[in-house]
Amino acid sequence: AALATAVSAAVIDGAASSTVRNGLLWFAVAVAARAGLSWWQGNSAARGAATVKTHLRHRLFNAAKPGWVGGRRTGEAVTLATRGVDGLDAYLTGYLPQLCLAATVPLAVIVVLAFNDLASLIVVLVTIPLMPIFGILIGWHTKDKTDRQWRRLQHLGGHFLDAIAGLSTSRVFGRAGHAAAQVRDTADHYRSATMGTLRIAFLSALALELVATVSVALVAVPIGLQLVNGSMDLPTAFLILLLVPEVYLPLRAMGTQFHAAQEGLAATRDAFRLTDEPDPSEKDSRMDLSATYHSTDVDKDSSTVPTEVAPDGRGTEPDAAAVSSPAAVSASASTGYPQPGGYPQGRETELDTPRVAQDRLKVGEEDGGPLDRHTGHLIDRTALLGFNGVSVRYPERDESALIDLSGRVHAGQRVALVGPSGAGKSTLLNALLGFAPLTGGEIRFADEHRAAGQTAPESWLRNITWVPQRAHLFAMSVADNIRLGQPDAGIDQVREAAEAAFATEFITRLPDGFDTALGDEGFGLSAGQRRRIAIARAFLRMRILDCPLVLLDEPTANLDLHSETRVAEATAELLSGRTAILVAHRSAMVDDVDQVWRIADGRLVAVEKRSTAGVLR
Ligand SMILES: Nc1ncnc2c1ncn2[C@@H]1O[C@H](COP(=O)(O)OP(=O)(O)OP(=O)(O)O)[C@@H](O)[C@H]1O
Repeated sequence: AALATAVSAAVIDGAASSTVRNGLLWFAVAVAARAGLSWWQGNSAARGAATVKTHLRHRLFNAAKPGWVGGRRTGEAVTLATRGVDGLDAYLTGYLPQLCLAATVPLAVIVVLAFNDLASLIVVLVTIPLMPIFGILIGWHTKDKTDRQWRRLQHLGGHFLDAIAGLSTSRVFGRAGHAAAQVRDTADHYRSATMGTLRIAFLSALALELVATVSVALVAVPIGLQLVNGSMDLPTAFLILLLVPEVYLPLRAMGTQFHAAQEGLAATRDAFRLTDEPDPSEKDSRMDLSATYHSTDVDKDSSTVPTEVAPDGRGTEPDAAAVSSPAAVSASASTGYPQPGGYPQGRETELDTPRVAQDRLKVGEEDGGPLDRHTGHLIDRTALLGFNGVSVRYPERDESALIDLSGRVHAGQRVALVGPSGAGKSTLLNALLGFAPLTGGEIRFADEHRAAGQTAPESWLRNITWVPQRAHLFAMSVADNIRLGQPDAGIDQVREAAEAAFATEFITRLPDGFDTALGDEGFGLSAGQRRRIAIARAFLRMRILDCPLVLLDEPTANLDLHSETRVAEATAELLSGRTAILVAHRSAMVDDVDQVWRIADGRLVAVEKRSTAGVLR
């Protein structure tokens, strides 16, 4: 290409003195060669880039063992493997070819100049180093900025995915607006970082442009003088004036491509760091959890993760044995939480909480309706929760998941939903939470009701505490996960909630206790531990919002015996004195409810009413 540049200029030079026809022919050949070479260069660079990217993604994929992804934020890993690696395009198809041109074209032109005009040669030789010097100076400044820009883009990816994955949880816990604000903030940080690097890119383009233009002007001065005093002929002057800009052109283009390539380079540095890391299975990835999380976080001051946890949140919790001690039981009166170890004073203890005092219930006798504990008469025959002909059909499904379901739940009652897999049990909870669209009927809750086509407003969701089948834990500290819906809750309230959910025993064993940063989806915790954190979250919400309705989806599904017992105990405490609907397969859970609703193929096929409360009550 460099040669073709020199030839085309030389042809013009020759054409000025020999036959125009020959000159035009050679000029056309040189220009066509240059265009062909440029096309070939673009083509092979694109193919080369594709190969390199495939190879790098392959290595990333091989390095992405389960621990690798979980310890980091999945969204960050995805951003790296997609947009990050794609950023290499600018480096491989733009910067590298320009680097080659910048190393060869000026050299070819300098050789031509050396044979034609010494004065121009000297000007070019003096000015040409200015461009790389400027480039290097600006490049030093740029690197930090583009690294930061890249980290923010990664953070945005991680944050966005976490926010989307936990959208249902955020919505129920009244934090959807906050999650949106966090994504907006992160996007804003990325925007300002991008504008910062763009400013530098524009400034550097301006500086390089200026050097190139001034240099060409400097070359034109001696040529003009030589033309005037007759020491240079017109064709030579013409040749030099055509060639000199070609010296600076690839250098200028290289400068521009340098900025475009930076994000890809920052991403590649990250990718190499990860692919060169030792296999995470060789070390204890759980213990490494917070370190890997923080290593991918953006600078602390711009982090949007709340950091209200007190620094003394570690290692001060009582152990599991202390939890069931008499002291812990008496503590329940002051904390307002039912404490592990049961209620030694029987139902009277439950009266201590305002919620229970208000709902003063004794379920049983006729239809499970609430009775006044003094008079023994029914005090309220209106169901707290009523389903009237509820039908649900998911948008992309032909068949309804729930068909014409009607039922009543009185205040303080527990209802177990049973039925085969896919019968529609979770769908009923989803309909209550507003996640599944009502296509028919209505749901009444206390004074509010929702008909088909209506979404669940905030005021509706404030009544509900929800422990889903798979609780979403956000990539933030354990304490912040527990205080999700109540960000103003103090660390003492968080600890009390954790204790009530039997979660303290394992939280205090985590590397940083309540401050331990979790990976995506609570990575680093077992399923049972995640569920206990979700229950602690529910406790805290109930404590602060006094939610009257608890929804539990398969509380003990897929748990080992120890975790199952712990979770069952925590669940029993959670339900105490509340109205609850639980999806349960386990007979132990079903034994302790007031009604069992059997659901099959989306229909409520049987309602079994229990007259006696089980051991959990
Ligand atoms: N988000 C969804 N989109 C479309 N269809 C869904 C969705 N969720 C559930 N379904 C469908 O609705 C029906 C009822 O599902 P649901 O999850 O309520 O069953 P389930 O009784 O809770 O089952 P399991 O005991 O296995 O959890 C199933 O046929 C299922 O395929």
